[in-house]
Amino acid sequence: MIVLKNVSFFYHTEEHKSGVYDINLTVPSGQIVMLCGASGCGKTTITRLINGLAPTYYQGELKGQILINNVDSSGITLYELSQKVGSVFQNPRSQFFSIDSTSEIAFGCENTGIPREEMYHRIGQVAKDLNMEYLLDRNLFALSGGEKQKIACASVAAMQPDIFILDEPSSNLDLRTISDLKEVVRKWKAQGKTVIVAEHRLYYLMELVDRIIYMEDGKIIRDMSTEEFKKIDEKDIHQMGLRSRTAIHFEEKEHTNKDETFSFTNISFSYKKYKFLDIPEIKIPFGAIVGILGYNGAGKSTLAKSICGLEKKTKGFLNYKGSIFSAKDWKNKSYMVMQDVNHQLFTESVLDEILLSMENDNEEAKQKADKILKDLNLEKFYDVHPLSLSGGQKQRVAIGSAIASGKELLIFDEPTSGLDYKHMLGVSKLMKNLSSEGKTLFIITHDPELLKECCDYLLFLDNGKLDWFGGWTQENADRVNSFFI
Ligand SMILES: Nc1ncnc2c1ncn2[C@@H]1O[C@H](COP(=O)(O)OP(=O)(O)OP(=O)(O)O)[C@@H](O)[C@H]1O
Ligand SMILES: Nc1ncnc2c1ncn2[C@@H]1O[C@H](COP(=O)(O)OP(=O)(O)OP(=O)(O)O)[C@@H](O)[C@H]1O
Repeated sequence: MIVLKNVSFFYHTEEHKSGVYDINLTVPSGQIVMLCGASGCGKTTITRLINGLAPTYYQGELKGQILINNVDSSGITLYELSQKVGSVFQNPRSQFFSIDSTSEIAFGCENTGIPREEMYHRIGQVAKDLNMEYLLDRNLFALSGGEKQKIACASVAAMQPDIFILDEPSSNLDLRTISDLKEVVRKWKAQGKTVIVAEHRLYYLMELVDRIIYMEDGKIIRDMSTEEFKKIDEKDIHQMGLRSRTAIHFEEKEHTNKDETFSFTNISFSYKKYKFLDIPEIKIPFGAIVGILGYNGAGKSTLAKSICGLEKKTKGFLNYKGSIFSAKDWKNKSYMVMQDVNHQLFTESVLDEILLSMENDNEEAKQKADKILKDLNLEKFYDVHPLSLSGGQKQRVAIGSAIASGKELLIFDEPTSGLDYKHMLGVSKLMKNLSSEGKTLFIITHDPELLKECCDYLLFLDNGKLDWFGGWTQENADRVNSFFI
């Protein structure tokens, strides 16, 4: 059982007072609870209070009492707590201790003294449950975002704790893997485990959750049974900042003609000796918003990094407005917002972060930065340190830098993975504005709502190869439907 009694927690930051307030929450053993609410409402903070990372690792002022299985968590060490509570973080990379995937899955078991034979048995079982046997014995640094997320889920599953804390576990996963994850949660439920999931994606767990906690501005606003939650009107769900509770359906769309094209030819890239990316030609209309789709590990991020010059060994040509550029010059044309935005936040304040990607920081640049931050709903964070923001807020800062860069080809790797409905719409609107200004956008996404809102072309990658490219014809809409279901 988990009990939070009159709990308030404020992060120790000089710039802004943030955290959660007056939290009273009792979760009986065996319940599956979903925490939801807009970006920055405090979901992650609640998970950190339960797994003890706040205030042990994330320092701040804690009031009230937290009981885990009737023991006051302030009286036990993080190590003791971690044997009862297993966590998958929003950013899987931040929880890795090992270099290879199998050692990582074994790590928690080894730490709790589980016998070797039992440990190997568990590793085999979770790898099977999550359909990830092919990811065993791999270098963790050479895995895709979704593959890392799978390892993080597997390592917690192997520990078999009483309580599972999952912070947006599905955000980098393809639908096939999400459905594997759902089955794993179903298994935990049958075993009587307690599961707390903070999520923006609601639909995949709807049939498993017992209770839904809705938060706003650091407070619990509603505590509902799943039945009550299902009765809320879809319009109100979006008003609350939440994503759809049902799967999205795609249809044929009339095509806005974007006839003039540019093209990439003979793109190739190898990891070690193995030729991974191999795309003979893609012709892209200027101003297109291209959704890049594919299963976890298909090569989406690799293609994106190649296009923006981050993979130096990429070969190929860009035929752009009458000139031909070889791969080493592509970086002058393109800017990428990475999947893990922590890699590209460098400065001390949100405003500086935006100014950093502009050519100068004169008054005109400042006004432009001001507008970008307002458009992204970040104006109250001007002077805040980017790394002290919530996941979704950081993501928006990085998008702001891309806009500020003024480059013509903009690449976004999962720009809405941690975002609520309202901010997803905000990002979509920005994408459309950028396209109407003549920028061409590539958006790697596992987010069906974003895809439907703003992408007008689709590029499907499979194992490093271009499977298909095109607009929203009936055939392509059907292909996307079968990919997302
Ligand atoms: N390490 C930190 N230091 C200071 N403030 C923080 C830190 N992490 C989060 N916050 C602040 O606490 C508040 C709640 O953030 P939290 O990460 O719990 O939200 P969330 O609901 O999980 O958001 P998201 O859906 O965007 O991940 C936000 O205002 C955020 O800026
Ligand atoms: N540094 C590396 N060395 C070797 N192989 C790598 C490296 N980085 C990625 N890979 C492999 O290349 C393949 C493509 O990875 P990539 O990150 O491009 O996939 P993705 O389509 O973006 O996946 P996701 O949806 O999970 O983010 C994966 O199988 C991955 O394991």
